[in-house]
Amino acid sequence: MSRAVLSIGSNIGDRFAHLQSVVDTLGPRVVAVSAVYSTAPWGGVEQQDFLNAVVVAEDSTRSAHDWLLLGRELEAAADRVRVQRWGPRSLDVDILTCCDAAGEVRSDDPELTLPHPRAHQRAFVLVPWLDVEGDGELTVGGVRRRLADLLAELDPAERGGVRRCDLSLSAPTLSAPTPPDASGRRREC
Ligand SMILES: Nc1ncnc2c1ncn2[C@@H]1O[C@H](COP(=O)(O)OP(=O)(O)OP(=O)(O)O)[C@@H](O)[C@H]1O
Ligand SMILES: Nc1nc2c(c(=O)[nH]1)N=C(CO)CN2
Repeated sequence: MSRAVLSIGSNIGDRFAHLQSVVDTLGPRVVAVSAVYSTAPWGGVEQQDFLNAVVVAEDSTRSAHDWLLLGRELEAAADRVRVQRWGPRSLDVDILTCCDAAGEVRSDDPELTLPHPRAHQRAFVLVPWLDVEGDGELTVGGVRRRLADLLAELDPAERGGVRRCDLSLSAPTLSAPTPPDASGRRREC
């Protein structure tokens, strides 16, 4: 059994449909889905805002590398073209962490680095991740850190660039879609 936490993002085309395509393909392997967030671009490239979410998936046989290959297949299915590092993309699937029978997978391989080496710097990752693992932790520089503490250490402007939408990804195995924010008001995405 392996369990992967995936960050998914899109800022080209039908952004929501690209995110939903990941959940649809994972199907019954999905065990948790965050809310959907509109996020200001991270990384210094001027581009459109993204939609981001985090999905947790489990599979009885899939290795960490298999999750990477599946992510690449999903990106290809969304016609992703690699032009610029941290630039616009129809779909990005990043493996944030993966656990198997031996525990948390650690890897320094540039092909698959685990935990994801930049996850702790990104509010667009930490905010949705906290939706699905409120007491979650991430290993940063060999030290276990609480996701909430990592988020609190980020620049407030960075955190403010992440806004919850009233869009919900639907997963057949999950009983109810994530509700919109408590006020029930629509938010622009
Ligand atoms: N944990 C990981 N999840 C996804 N890809 C990874 C991971 N670790 C290493 N990679 C490698 O990173 C390479 C570049 O991926 P990609 O083009 O999606 O980067 P990016 O999303 O622009 O930037 P970043 O890696 O900072 O999120 C991929 O070819 C992949 O093999
Ligand atoms: N807001 C946001 N910014 C990004 C994103 C992303 O998914 N959302 N992905 C990137 C490359 O991984 C670079 N910058």
